[in-house]
Amino acid sequence: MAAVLSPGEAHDVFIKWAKEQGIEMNGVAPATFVGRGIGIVAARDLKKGERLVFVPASALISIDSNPVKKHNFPKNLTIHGRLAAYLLLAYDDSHSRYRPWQDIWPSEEDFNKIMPLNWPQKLKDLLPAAAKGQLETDYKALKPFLPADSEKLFTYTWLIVNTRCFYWDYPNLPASRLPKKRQSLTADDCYAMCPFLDYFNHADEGCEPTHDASGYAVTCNQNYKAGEEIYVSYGSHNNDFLLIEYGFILARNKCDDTKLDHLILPKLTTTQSELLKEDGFYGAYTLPTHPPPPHPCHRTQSALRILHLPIRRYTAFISGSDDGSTDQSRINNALKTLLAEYARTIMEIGDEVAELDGEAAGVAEQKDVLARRWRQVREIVREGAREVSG
Ligand SMILES: C[S@@+](CC[C@H](N)C(=O)[O-])C[C@H]1O[C@@H](n2cnc3c(N)ncnc32)[C@H](O)[C@@H]1O
Repeated sequence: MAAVLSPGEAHDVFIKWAKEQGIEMNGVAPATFVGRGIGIVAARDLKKGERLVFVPASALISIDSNPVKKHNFPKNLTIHGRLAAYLLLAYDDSHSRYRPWQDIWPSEEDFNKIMPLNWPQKLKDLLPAAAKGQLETDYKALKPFLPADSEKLFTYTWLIVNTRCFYWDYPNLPASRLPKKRQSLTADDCYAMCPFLDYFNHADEGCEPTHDASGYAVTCNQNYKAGEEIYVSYGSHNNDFLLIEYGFILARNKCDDTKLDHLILPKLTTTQSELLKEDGFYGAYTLPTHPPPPHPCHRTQSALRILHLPIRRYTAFISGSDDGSTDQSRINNALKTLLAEYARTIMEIGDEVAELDGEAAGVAEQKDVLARRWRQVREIVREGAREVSG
């Protein structure tokens, strides 16, 4: 898709500021792309292996940055929440160090449109996957540190953090200064906002940002012609995750799948559920997309076996003493029935989405992305059913 170069004055100001922070840009520039906001474009022909961007650790916003630390938010609160609270408190400060960066972020109106968290309830109820509810928990915990009635602004800054953070496990800090002991850091503790890097849009195959104590770097994953968009990969995410967390879906996503938990879990007896839990196979039943051709994951195979075979056949399968081939056609038939049930539900949901109107339907983009997502799920289920039918 064609890029519109020079996205505007605020971006020129930001680029000047970014260079002053020591951020290096090599042959890349921000540009506007229809449907994706700002992204990064190749400003000249680029070769695989060239370093495109370097962002020094000192330019990041993390919970180790002085302007964040000075608020003394309790350390037991999430990093996501603390960063959002910091952004909120700095929001109206025209002298904030990060002002030129803040000025190029999407607006609240942008988020109201694209982020399912802000959609009308009826549309949210029809999403294939639910959001985790972390925003409410974070707001409740940080409310004592914020001005009265800041929930709306906190929602905005929380979404800014959600959509613009990168994995940062504090390689620049000695263990004694880590937010927790380095060995106990979880992915949720490892968030930092990274200027300029947050211009990159996501693709299922893109440049992989790398980091060390000095900062973040993006290296060219392939040759590009001048004018082509350059993506990074935010991770191996399916489209349900991308929609909930980032407000978009990819037309083609090699990491896409659909979950079958809502079909399988209610069919299990208490004993079967307990056994699956003991064996580590309870839930997360996935039907992946192509390539490779869709097939249920090993967890789904295991759950179907406990549902439809004598228990010893299930045990033999999960212990690896039986490769499952003897029972495969019976399991395929069970899956076919399950997918037919899902296909009927998808049709009903598709009709419900199509019939939504007025306030319940939100703005056109919201209903459109929801309808597109359900069409994708329908295709994954159709492919899965075709495959098990042979
Ligand atoms: C890190 S920001 C990328 C820069 C952003 N496009 C902007 O205008 O500032 C992540 C956000 O960009 C958008 N985005 C990223 N990749 C996209 C894609 N492949 N298609 C559509 N939107 C995308 C989503 O709104 C997402 O929440």
